[in-house]
Amino acid sequence: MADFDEIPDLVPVSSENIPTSTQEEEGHRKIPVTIVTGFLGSGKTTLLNYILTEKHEKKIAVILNEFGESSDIEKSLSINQEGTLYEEWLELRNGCLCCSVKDVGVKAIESLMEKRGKFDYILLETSGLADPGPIASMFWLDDGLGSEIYLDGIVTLVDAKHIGQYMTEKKEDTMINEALKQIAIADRIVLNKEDLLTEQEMNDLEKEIKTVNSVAEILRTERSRIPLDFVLDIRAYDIHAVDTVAEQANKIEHHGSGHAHKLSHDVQTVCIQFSTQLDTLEHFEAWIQTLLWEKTIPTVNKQLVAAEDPVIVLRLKGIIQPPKDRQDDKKKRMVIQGVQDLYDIQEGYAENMLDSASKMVLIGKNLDKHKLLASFASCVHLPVDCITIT
Ligand SMILES: Nc1nc2c(ncn2[C@@H]2O[C@H](COP(=O)(O)OP(=O)(O)OP(=O)(O)O)[C@@H](O)[C@H]2O)c(=O)[nH]1
Repeated sequence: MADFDEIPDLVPVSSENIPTSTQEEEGHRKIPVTIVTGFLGSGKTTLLNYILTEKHEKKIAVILNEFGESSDIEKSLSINQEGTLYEEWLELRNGCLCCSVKDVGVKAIESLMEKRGKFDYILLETSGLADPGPIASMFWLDDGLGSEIYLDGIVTLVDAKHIGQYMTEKKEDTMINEALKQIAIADRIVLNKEDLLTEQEMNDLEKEIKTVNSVAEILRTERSRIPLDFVLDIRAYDIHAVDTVAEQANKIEHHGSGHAHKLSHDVQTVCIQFSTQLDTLEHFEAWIQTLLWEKTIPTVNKQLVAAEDPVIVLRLKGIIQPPKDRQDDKKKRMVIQGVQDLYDIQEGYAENMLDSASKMVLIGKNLDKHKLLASFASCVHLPVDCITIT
C-alpha cells in the first residue's frame, strides 16, 4: 500500500483550486463509487458476491481486490446487469488500484465503461490491509477534475469477533493502525459475523465502535447480508446533502464520546459547534490547515507551543454558517469535507435545517477537547462561550 506522500499529484486543496463537485454537469451523468473496505476476513468478498448474485435493476460493477491468475496487472471486475453476471479485467500498471497513480485507475474504469456501456454504480473493494484514505482522496479529487465517476461513500466491514484485537494492535511504523483508520473514515459500518457473539457482546462492541466514529451508520449482519441501499447512494461527499451532514453532527450529542473507551486506542470523534457567525473564512481555513497539515492544535502565538504528539485527523466534515460577507441567502451553508490531509469547502443549501448553528465533526487522534476549544476560540476570533465541543 502506498503511503499518502508517495502518490503523485495529490496536493492539499482548498476552495480556490477545486472545481464544483456535482453528479449532474451539463446533463452528464456521473457514476457513484462506494469504497468497500474492512480488515482481513471481515466479509467483504462475501458481501460483494452476495450483491453480484442478487437480482436488482441497477447495473452494478464490482471491482474485487483479487489479482487475476494470468497477470498481476489485471484486476477482476464483475458486472451484474439485471441479474446476469459478466466478468471483465481492469488493466492497471502496477496491479493495485490503491497504489496506482490516480489517473490510471480512474481511466481504466472509464475506458471499460466506453466498451461495456455505463454502469449505474461501482463498488470497489480495497485490500484488507489498506488504509482507504489515499484511494478515497484519489476518487474524490478526480471528481473535481472532470472524471466520469465520483466518490459516494465508504463502507467498512468489521469482523465482530476479532475487531477488538485488531483495533488495539500497536504498530511501529504508524500511529493509527489500519483497522482503526478503516473505522474512522467510514460513512457506514457493517458489524458482520454477529452469529459469533452474544447480544450483550454486540452491544458493547457497537458502543466501542461509536467512540471511534460516532457519525457512521451501523448495521449488524450475518454473512454480510445487507439491504442493497445500505451501500448505495450514500451521498457522503455530496455538497447538496447538507442536511445529512447536520444530522450526523447532531448524533454525537446522543451517543458520541460520552462512552469511555474500554479498548486502548485514542481515536475518537469530536464535534465542534458554534452559534456565532464567522467574520471571515480566512481564519477558519488557517485553523483547519494548521490542524491538518502541521498536525498541531493551533495557537495564536506559535512560539508558545511545546512539542506534543501530532494531531491526526482522518476524517472531517461539517456545515458552517457562511461568514457575514457571503450570507446572501439564509439557507446557504458552507460545507467542509476532509479526508486525511485534503479538505474542501464549498457552498451548499440546507433545505430542512431548523438550526443555524455551525457544526463540524473531526475523527482522529490526539484531539484534546480543552485545547481545541481554547485554540478555536482564539484563532477564529469567537467568544469561548458560543462554542461547544463534545
Ligand atoms: N461465522 C461467520 N463467518 C462468516 C461471516 N461472514 C463471512 N464469514 C466467513 O469469513 C471468512 C472471510 O470472509 P470473506 O468474505 O472472504 O472476507 P474478506 O473481507 O473478503 O477477507 P480478505 O479477502 O481476507 O480481506 C469466510 O470464510 C466467510 O465464509 C459471518 O457472518 N459469520
